[in-house]
Amino acid sequence: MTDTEPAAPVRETAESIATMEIRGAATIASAAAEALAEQAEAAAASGETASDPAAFRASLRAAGRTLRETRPTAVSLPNALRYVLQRMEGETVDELRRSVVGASDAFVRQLDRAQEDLGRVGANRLADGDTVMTHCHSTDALACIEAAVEQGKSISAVVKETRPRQQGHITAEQLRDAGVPVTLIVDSAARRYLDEVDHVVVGADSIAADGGVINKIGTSGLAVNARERGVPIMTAAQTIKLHPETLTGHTVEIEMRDESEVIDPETRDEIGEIDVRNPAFDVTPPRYMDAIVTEQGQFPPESIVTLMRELFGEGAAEPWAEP
Ligand SMILES: O=C(COP(=O)(O)O)[C@H](O)[C@H](O)COP(=O)(O)O
Repeated sequence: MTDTEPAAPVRETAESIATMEIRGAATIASAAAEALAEQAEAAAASGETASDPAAFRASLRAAGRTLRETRPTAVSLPNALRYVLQRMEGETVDELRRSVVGASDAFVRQLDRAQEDLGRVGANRLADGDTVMTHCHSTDALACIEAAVEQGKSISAVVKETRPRQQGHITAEQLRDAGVPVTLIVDSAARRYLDEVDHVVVGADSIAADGGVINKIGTSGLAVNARERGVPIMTAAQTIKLHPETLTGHTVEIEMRDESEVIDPETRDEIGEIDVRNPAFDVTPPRYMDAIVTEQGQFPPESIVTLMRELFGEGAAEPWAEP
């Protein structure tokens, strides 16, 4: 490891996020914060970074950049890096190390608490006997359903498979473990089953200042169908999903993933010359979303900008950048 090259745990975390072994916005955020703490421990233990506070700071910023580059859409990742790196302070390497490890621990604890609080808010929207429809696998969305079950409500679920990566299987398993009866459907059956559903509950990778919800590809089509069927749809999203750069007019980058996730190379060759596209996320306009449920309460999508200004001011710092 050179002094600017991130330590092995950071490289391994970055690789696991890129390959989606670690996935889902909240899980990515805690993994990134924990990787910075590991970088701090490694940097304080050997090489120039162990004796030179400036080199230590530079190595943490470099680790931040490596993690930042893994997946572009989930804003919880840069928000986690912001939280930890903005709290890096001290004159000596040991002080710097302690500040990073402390901030990382506080961030992860805060994330867990926020998810619990958000779960209780979302659960209040669900009634005893309700059937919910889910898309992809969102720990924030599951927190709402699980909290409703803990409140003694009987909830069942229609779980969308979620092509191409089938994260619906993870949702199905976790809901089954929570005692929720599950019906698994392919994505294209969603409109057919909306007639049997009382609520749609999804997560978010980012929320834009205009209330647009960026989540797994297929969320926007589901939202339009739910509106047409008169089924309310909520997004469960902790405030780390609020995208500060959209306050100044930036748009959220939609990750394009490899075509092999959509079609295996052999079948593709058999078909012949075709174009394959694999966008991982889409944007649901605020008019198709009934509520954004956060740990600070529920909001109509159009009013989320007020909370965003309160939490982030007018913009977004980039503490991983070289000064
Ligand atoms: O779209 C996805 C996951 O996409 P991918 O599988 O491509 O990461 C989830 O709905 C959000 O990340 C929210 O998850 P959480 O509520 O756990 O943060």
